[in-house]
Amino acid sequence: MNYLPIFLNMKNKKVLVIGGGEVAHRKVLSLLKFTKDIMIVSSHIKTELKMTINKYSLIYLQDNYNSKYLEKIDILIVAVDDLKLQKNIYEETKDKKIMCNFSDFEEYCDFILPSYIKKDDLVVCVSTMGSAPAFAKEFKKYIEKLIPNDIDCFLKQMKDLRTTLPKGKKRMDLLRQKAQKYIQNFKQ
Ligand SMILES: C[C@@]1(CC(=O)O)C2=NC(=C\c3[nH]c(c(CCC(=O)O)c3CC(=O)O)Cc3[nH]c(c(CC(=O)O)c3CCC(=O)O)/C=C3\N/C(=C\2)[C@@H](CCC(=O)O)[C@]3(C)CC(=O)O)/[C@H]1CCC(=O)O
Ligand SMILES: NC(=O)c1ccc[n+]([C@@H]2O[C@H](COP(=O)([O-])OP(=O)(O)OC[C@H]3O[C@@H](n4cnc5c(N)ncnc54)[C@H](O)[C@@H]3O)[C@@H](O)[C@H]2O)c1
Repeated sequence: MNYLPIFLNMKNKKVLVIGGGEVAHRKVLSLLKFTKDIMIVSSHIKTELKMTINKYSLIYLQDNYNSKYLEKIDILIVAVDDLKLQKNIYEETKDKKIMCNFSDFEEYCDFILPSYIKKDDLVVCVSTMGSAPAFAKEFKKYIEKLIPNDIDCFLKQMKDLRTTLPKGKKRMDLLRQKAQKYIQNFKQ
């Protein structure tokens, strides 16, 4: 598979998650760092997901999937344990302007979720293009240990310089040198 890693502006994007099990919960948690505009429709729901829904005041409708829920949404995550239903939903969405993710059918996905670390403005994503999710998760943990605790402070300093100094070669050189020096220091 060939997925382009891009960062999507989530402002005004409506997300619908169908399913209330472990996979739905994991994906809701992944989305929550970037948006709270998430609605969950599921016939049943696991306690852990229910707790997350309450904690973040998300919308939950206890219902079976129905195509009426596809109206006015931008992003769809299908995490039901019914492969035939996943196929039906794919048929219903493929000509709509909805970005879809299906938990069992990578070939139907417009996007897949990466394993990621988010520390303030630093986001590091790991993907294996669907080949080995378990490896993506473990490799993320490995990379996480390399990130220094003061990273947010360093990034704030860099942002301040970028926004106060005039644009141009001098600023670019300074920022590049600062980044190189910072990385050099934490490698030692
Ligand atoms: C990264 C992460 C993000 C997230 O979900 O938020 C994620 N899977 C995670 C964990 C994980 N998933 C699975 C295991 C068990 C071990 C194993 O199978 O490896 C573990 C490990 C565990 O749980 O410990 C099983 C699994 N996963 C998929 C299938 C279906 C299939 O392959 O057809 C099956 C088999 C179902 C079965 O056989 O029954 C499919 C997908 N999983 C993806 C993402 C996308 C590709 C990511 C990539 O680029 O590699 C993709 C294609 C679609 C998508 O979901 O978007 C998250 C780690 C979060 C973290 O960092 O903590
Ligand atoms: N993509 C991944 O990372 C990944 C990982 C593991 C498993 N999976 C696959 O994802 C699917 C879901 O896994 P899970 O562990 O969350 O399963 P689960 O059984 O815990 O949850 C399935 C959910 O779907 C809901 N559901 C079923 N039919 C429905 C319908 N008609 N309308 C609304 N809701 C309905 C159920 O109420 C339940 O909450 C499985 O098919 C599994 O093979 C994907």
